[in-house]
Amino acid sequence: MGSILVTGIAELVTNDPALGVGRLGIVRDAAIVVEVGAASASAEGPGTRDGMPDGGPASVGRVAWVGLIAAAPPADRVIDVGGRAVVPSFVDSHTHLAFAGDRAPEFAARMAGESYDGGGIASTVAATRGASAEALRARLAALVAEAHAQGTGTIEVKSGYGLTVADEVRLLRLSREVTGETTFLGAHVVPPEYAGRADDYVDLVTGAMLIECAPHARWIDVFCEPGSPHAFDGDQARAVLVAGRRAGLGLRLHAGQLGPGPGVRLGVELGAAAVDHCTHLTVADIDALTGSTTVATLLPGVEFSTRSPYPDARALLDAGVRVALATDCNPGTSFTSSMPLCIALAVREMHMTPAEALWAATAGGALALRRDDVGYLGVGAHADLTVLEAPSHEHLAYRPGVPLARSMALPPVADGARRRPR
Ligand SMILES: N=CN[C@@H](CCC(=O)O)C(=O)O
Ligand SMILES: [Zn+2]
Repeated sequence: MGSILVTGIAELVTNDPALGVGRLGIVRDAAIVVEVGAASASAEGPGTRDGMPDGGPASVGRVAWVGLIAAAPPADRVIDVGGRAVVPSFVDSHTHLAFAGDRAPEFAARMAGESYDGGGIASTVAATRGASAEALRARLAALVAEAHAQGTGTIEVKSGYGLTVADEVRLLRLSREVTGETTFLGAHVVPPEYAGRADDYVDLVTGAMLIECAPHARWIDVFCEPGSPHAFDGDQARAVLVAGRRAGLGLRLHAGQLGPGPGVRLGVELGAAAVDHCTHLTVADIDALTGSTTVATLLPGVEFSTRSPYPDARALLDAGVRVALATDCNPGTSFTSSMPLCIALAVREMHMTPAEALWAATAGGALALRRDDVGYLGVGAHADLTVLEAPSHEHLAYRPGVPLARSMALPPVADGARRRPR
């Protein structure tokens, strides 16, 4: 083991109120010490931690000390970030990165007035089924690297563009190569070969497909949207989630994307880790979420790219609901891997404060994945540091579209003479 002292931090967001000011636990003129393994420290692009896929592309190492520069202990190596802000790396708890092709013409048609109902998913399913494993792996790796370059340290990846037993297993196996946070989404839409036989397809998803997919997944998800001709109603969603739970998977849902429905309350009732989208919420939905352990994950890239009304984040936050932000990176409704964009949209369009939005994109995402080792920078946390080309976190929303955030690559360190900060 060796240690790295990161110094020159104008503003350190720890997300630990015991370490600093406010809910973000802000420490100004801060330093942080990271303990890293001698051979394993640097991680650019897709990678693993300690040889095992963990939450995605982040660095290895653990936070060992946090405090004021003036009180910093010696370390084997010193990195001075020169007056920049450092925040916990983003936790992107909702993506669909395992796919082939794109749907740019569908996006252009929407911008010209067409609406989204999930029907375009079938074209991505066809492209994905026809793609080689090498092509899918390369696309997945490129998207994970793209996210990592913009400050994402932990990433969830769903299947859902295969929709046969073999294709779903293939997507989950490939996703497992880049993250441990994999989600079985066989119940994304009813595939064309099951048109008019949705219940038969649910039998497949909850039967043979689940048996084959569960070993490669941590979570199960379902697109619960009774108003869509392509997705699943409340009874079908319940069947999928109950079967997934029985197979040992954690639960999450796509709910309330296109209209109000039973998904949010179903998720709370079944103890889902997260209900995602929440674009259309009823008072009963918010009441159910309040005081529950289910996180409401908001995906403003979807509203941006489908020109839809944004979710009522203020109603959720003011009711005390735990809120996460994620990209939902996918070729249909949100082809962005940028958590900073989602933060900027949340602040500008959903009336979240910059602090609320950053918390939701880090600690909120960790809660949505039921992780207690990422999304904060206290002692013992993974050393997933994101450096901002700015002196404070407010700049993430204040300077939209500017590439301010980058994941910090920690160099390998051999144990040696301890050095004092310069
Ligand atoms: N709504 C369901 N699934 C994705 C969209 C998938 C697609 O359109 O390809 C979503 O989260 O928005
Ligand atoms: Zn999604």
